[in-house]
Amino acid sequence: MSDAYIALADGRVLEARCRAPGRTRGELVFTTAYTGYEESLTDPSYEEQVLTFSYTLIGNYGVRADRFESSRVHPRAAVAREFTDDVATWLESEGVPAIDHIETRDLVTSIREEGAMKCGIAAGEDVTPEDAKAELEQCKEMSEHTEIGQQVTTPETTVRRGGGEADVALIDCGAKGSIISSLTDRGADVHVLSCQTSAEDIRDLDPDVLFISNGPGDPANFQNTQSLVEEFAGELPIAGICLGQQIVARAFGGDTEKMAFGHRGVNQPVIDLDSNQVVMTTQNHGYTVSDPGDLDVTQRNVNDDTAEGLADEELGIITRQYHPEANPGPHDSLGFFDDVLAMVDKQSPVTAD
Ligand SMILES: NC(=O)CC[C@H](N)C(=O)O
Repeated sequence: MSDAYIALADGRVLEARCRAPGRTRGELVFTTAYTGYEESLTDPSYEEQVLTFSYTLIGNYGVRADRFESSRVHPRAAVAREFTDDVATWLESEGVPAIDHIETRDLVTSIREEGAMKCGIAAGEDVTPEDAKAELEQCKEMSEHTEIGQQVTTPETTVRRGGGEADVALIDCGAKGSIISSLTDRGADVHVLSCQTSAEDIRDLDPDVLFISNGPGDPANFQNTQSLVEEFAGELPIAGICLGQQIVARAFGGDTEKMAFGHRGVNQPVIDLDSNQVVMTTQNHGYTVSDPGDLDVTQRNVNDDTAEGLADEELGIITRQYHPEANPGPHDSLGFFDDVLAMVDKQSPVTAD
C-alpha cells in the first residue's frame, strides 16, 4: 500500500510516497528548472497549481528564507522524483502536501502531450486512491478562479524605499519580492498597491511609473488592473512582467490565450528583434499574448515564436513575458529595469538648479 496518490484528469491514479501530508487539488504543471526551488515554491504565480519538478533531486542546497519570493508557499502541492528532508520538512510546516518517488518523466510526458491538467492529491496515513479522485472531482479550471488576484494581492499599500529617485506604483497581482528589490536596488521607491486599487488612489500617489506585476491565473480575471492601464496609458510610463505583459496587451485591444502546457524553466531563449541578440530567460507562464493589439512585439521566444516583449515607444510602454528579475538567474535581461526607469527620465528630465 502506498501512502500517497495523485489522480490525473486523464483518468489515471499514480502511487507516490508522502513527504508532507494533506489532500488538495490544482492544475498540474511542470518546471524544468534545476535550481531556484525555494523561489518557485514561494512565487505567487503558482497559486492554485500543483508544481512538478522535472529535475530529479530537489533540495540539495537546503532551504533559506532569504531566498523566498513571498511570505508563503503558493503551489497547492509539490511533486518531484526525490525531495530532500529539508524541503519536505519545510513544506510540511507550511501545510503544503508534497509527494515523491513517482515517475516524473511519465508525468511530464503526459502534461506535454495532453496539456496542463487538473489533478487531485491525497498523501498521509490511510489515504486511498478514492481520496485523490475526490479531490480531482472538486478541481476547477484555472479560468474559473475569478478572484485569484484577491488571494495573493497586498491587503494594504506598503512602501519600499530605494532612494527616492523615482516613485513606482507597483500593482500587486501577486508580485515577486525580486521585482520590488530590482527596482529599489536602482534607486526607486516602490509603492505596492492592491490589484483592486482605484485610479484615484494612484492619482493621489502621483507616481512616475505604473508597473503591473506577475501573478497567477487567467489575465482575463484582472479587469480592475486592466482598467488602470487603460486609464493611465499615455499619461504615465507603464511596465509589466509576465501577467503584467498579458494585462497590458489586453488593455491595448490585444488578447491572450491558454498555452498547452506553458513555459516553466530557466533556459528559454528569447530574441530581441531590434538588436538580434538572444538572451536566456527564466519563465513561468501558462497563458500567452496571442494578439498584441496596438503594441509592437519587440521580442520573441526562439522555440515557439510567442511574444516575449511588447512596447510603444511614444507612449512609454514596455513589458516582458519572462522574468528578468528571476533568482538564481540567469541575469542576462536585468537591464529591463534600467529601461523602465529610463522612461521616467525621458518623461520628466532632471533640470539643474
Ligand atoms: N508568472 C506569471 O505572471 C504568470 C502569468 C499567468 N498567470 C500565466 O500563467 O501565464
